[in-house]
Amino acid sequence: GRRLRGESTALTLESVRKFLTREEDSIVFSLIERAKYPRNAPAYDPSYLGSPAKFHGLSLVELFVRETEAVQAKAGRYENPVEIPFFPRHMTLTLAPPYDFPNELHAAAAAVNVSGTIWREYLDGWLPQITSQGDDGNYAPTAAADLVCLQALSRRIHYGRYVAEAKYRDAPQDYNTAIRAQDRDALMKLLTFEGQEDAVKRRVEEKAKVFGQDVTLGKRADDGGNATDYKVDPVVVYRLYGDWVIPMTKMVQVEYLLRRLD
Ligand SMILES: O=C(O)C(=O)C[C@]1(C(=O)O)C=C[C@@H](O)C=C1
Repeated sequence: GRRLRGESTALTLESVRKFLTREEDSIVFSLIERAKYPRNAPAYDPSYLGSPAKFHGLSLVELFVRETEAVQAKAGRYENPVEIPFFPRHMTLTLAPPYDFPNELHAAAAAVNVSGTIWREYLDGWLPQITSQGDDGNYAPTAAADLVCLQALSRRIHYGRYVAEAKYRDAPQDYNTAIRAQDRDALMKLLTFEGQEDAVKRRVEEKAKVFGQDVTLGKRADDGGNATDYKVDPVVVYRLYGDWVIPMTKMVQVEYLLRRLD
């Protein structure tokens, strides 16, 4: 059903998992779009833009993300607490009239932020696995594609705050002891569902196959094939989730819960 303005959504494990599942589509699509371009190393090299004094030693991607976020902030994107910018210090005030977004997070815990880690590990660790070697000069579309990837990954990972809130509301007494003891390991155990993680990993691998195949008329859509037949390697997407996206989402949940009684 459609939510009315300001009406609180019922934050349940089912509703937060539905959100995470939909975000999988955005993440897989964004990776496919980025993989359209080769690595394009100059976009990440601060010396590409020349004089450090002129652009404060920024790479093209940093400049692109910073300036685009400023425009999106003006248009109101970051008024919704689901969205977190990578360059908050460069935000100007929004020009859009206010909208009463539901505020379901516990105030003291809502500020959990791992944007710096997401930025670094996406660019240095995952990007080389998603793209082919090479340079085709399309640096601005490359930066634009990176921004969409980064935003989708950040939204998904930081949604761990909502997942943690839903779990806490479900069973506060189970979590309170671990929170009072500030026991990270116990919290990690409480919030982990291994079967669910396995299902998520297998589903994103499948989505990479379904979304990333060439569609040919008169042929069965999925007749096997190997990694090179797909626009982004489904095995890399499986590992991206298993080795990084899920662990980061869990880290956000732990950090959120540690502050849940503040
Ligand atoms: O679905 C959950 O319960 C979540 O906390 C999300 C998630 C994930 O990142 O996909 C993280 C931890 C759980 O072990 C399972 C899945």
